[in-house]
Amino acid sequence: MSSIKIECVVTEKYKIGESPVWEDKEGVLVYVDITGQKVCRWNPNTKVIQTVNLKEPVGSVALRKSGGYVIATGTTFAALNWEDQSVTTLARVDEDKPNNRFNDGKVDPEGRFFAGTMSQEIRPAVVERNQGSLFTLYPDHSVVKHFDMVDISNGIDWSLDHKTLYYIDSLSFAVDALDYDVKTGKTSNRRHVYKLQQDEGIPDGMCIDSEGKLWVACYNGGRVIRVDPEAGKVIQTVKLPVDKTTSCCFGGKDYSEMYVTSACEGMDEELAARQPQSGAIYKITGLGVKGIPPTEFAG
Ligand SMILES: O=C(O)[C@H](O)[C@@H](O)[C@H](O)[C@H](O)CO
Ligand SMILES: [Zn+2]
Repeated sequence: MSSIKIECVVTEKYKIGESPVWEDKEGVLVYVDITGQKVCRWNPNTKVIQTVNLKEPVGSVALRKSGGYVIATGTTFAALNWEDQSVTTLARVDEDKPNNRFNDGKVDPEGRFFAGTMSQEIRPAVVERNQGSLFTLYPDHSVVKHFDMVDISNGIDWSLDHKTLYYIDSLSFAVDALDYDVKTGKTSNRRHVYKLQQDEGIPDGMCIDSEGKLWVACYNGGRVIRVDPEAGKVIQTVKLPVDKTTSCCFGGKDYSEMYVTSACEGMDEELAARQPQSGAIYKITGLGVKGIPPTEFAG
């Protein structure tokens, strides 16, 4: 544990850096700047950042088997063609809620894209409550709503046996589990598995490691925590130099490195002066645990 190293690798100041995903084929980290309305790719070898600017906020990005990416932007599930930067709508949600937008998302083990919505933030972590829902985009581009009454739909991942979906609604300050039927993509039996302590901040993005433990980025907590979902306990805390840590994923060689995104939107001047690297992306090495490769959207 003493060999943990934290480096600021992308020094850009994203408004809300989020949804990091490692694309092994290209050797790049793909991520979004939600309110900056961008999808970006960073190559750790060349240090080059490529950016596609969008017309609406973009909550999440995921890999797509047929090439390019699938994104959750505004209230639209869309395909992003990286070569010509074109965006093609696949499906729409929350059409009765003009103030909503998509937030975090991830592809399930069978290639379905899950993403949730929220009401646009009045300021960080302040929203009209209960406006969000969790949705799935199936490979045939049909959409299913799992549940509503969500405040800020956030981190998602699946247990290694694919029988459990882990889910975060940030303002519940908890990590939830749901029974998952990987054959149909249906969820049931939602319950809390971990309730955050006050100093841990607000649970945001999340990923699972190859030992079945959850890594949760804590917004306003300046840390990632490793949660044992069976024991309902935090088993490791890694603090970062910025408070507004938003999400995390494993990547790099054999998925042995962790990437952590952060935000700078809505910071007061005092915090902005004290943590000028807010909005940057960090790399953590020496954790002694690996991640698992992300699944590609099958549609
Ligand atoms: O990135 C997200 O998930 C939200 O869009 C952000 O605005 C913050 O992270 C959130 O307020 C903290 O829960
Ligand atoms: Zn988030």
